[in-house]
Amino acid sequence: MYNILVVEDSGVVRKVLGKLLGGMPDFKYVMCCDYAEAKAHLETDEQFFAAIVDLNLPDAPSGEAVELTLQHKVPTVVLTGNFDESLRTNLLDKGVIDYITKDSRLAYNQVVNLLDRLRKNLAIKVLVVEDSVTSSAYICSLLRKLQFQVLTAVDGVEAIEVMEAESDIKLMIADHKMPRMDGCELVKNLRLDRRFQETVLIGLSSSGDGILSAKFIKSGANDFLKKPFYHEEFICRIFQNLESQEMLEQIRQAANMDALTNIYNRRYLFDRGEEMFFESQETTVAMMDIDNFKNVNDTLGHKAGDQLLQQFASILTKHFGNDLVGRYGGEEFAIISNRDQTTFCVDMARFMTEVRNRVFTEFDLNVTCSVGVCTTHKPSLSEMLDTADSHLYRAKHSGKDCIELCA
Ligand SMILES: Nc1nc2c(ncn2[C@@H]2O[C@H](COP(=O)(O)OP(=O)(O)OP(=O)(O)O)[C@@H](O)[C@H]2O)c(=O)[nH]1
Repeated sequence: MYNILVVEDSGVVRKVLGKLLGGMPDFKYVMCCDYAEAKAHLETDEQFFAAIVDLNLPDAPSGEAVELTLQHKVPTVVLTGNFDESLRTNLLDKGVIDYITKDSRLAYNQVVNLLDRLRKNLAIKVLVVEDSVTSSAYICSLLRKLQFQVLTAVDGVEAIEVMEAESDIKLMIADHKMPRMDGCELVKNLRLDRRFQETVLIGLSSSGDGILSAKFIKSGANDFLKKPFYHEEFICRIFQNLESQEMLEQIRQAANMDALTNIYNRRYLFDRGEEMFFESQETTVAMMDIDNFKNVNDTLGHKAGDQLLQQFASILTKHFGNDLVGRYGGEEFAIISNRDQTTFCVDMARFMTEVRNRVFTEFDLNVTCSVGVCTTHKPSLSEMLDTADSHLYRAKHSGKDCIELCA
């Protein structure tokens, strides 16, 4: 749980924030109506993930509560009725994360969404690629304030090395002019690599070359920032690009996964399976089917049938986590693998033993499955699936609970 400190004298605003924060499963909050109360909380052992602080409080009329939370190193968002340009700059310079004015109801959602973004950022790695030490330090400090995990590189060549070593970097911010490999070249190289198709790439330059933003985007960057940039512009661009990417991931996830079993669906099996098939001459395809599954539905109901499918899929993933496992349809599953065929078959035998030896669903059911395997390379994946399916059919007709293998 992430603890949020709210320092706000208006009861209405506290109520609105309490309702919004209460609706976020990862947050709990402490409400304070003045400086003294906030000070008392900050001086205990209580840890705060972030603070939402009003500028004008009865016992602290000039932003003293903001100074207080910053002194206690609590990431602070100012929420105020005042909009004053010089005050805003002053607060951002002091280190507040953002300055949000209470000019509409949306401001409250904005502040809570910002805190949720900070929570998500804790798990996100960002690579800053910049040869200027001062500029790199400034960008890194902004990113750390936004709770990201920050890595650095001084040019395109080093950036590629870091990207390869840390495969889970989600965002890269790269300057243009750098020794050895410039920003556009770096972006182009990364986009040629299948592993970095989803990484958010943002170009950066102080150059007066107006066409550079287009060059970056044409090279494959998601966005471009011109130095010097406003603090808010930096935050908006970074967050907006990350959120678009996350939304895309959710859509892709929904399109590729089977909703009941949470393993890949038939469509993804074919899409990714085709790629795997063309990557290797040693593809193995297995089709499997739970024996007498219809009986479970007929005697115990569809809910028990669904539960059995979920538990069966989870054991399958446990044994074949390094292969492509998907639900082919109904109670039929498929596995596509490019690893050594002998170890694959040994794993299949182990899997079938586990299925035989455990009980499923709240009804403690004993279950078996039949498997057809095709290890012979065919002209297409679909022919391999058909062959595995005909072997599955033979396994069913040889009494079930067995593997039929084609050499
Ligand atoms: N609960 C549940 N049942 C499903 C789902 N999809 C398909 N089925 C049922 O799965 C059953 C498949 O039955 P059959 O093809 O006759 O297979 P079986 O009973 O396993 O017989 P054998 O394959 O010969 O061992 C049908 O009753 C379908 O309605 C699902 O998502 N949930």
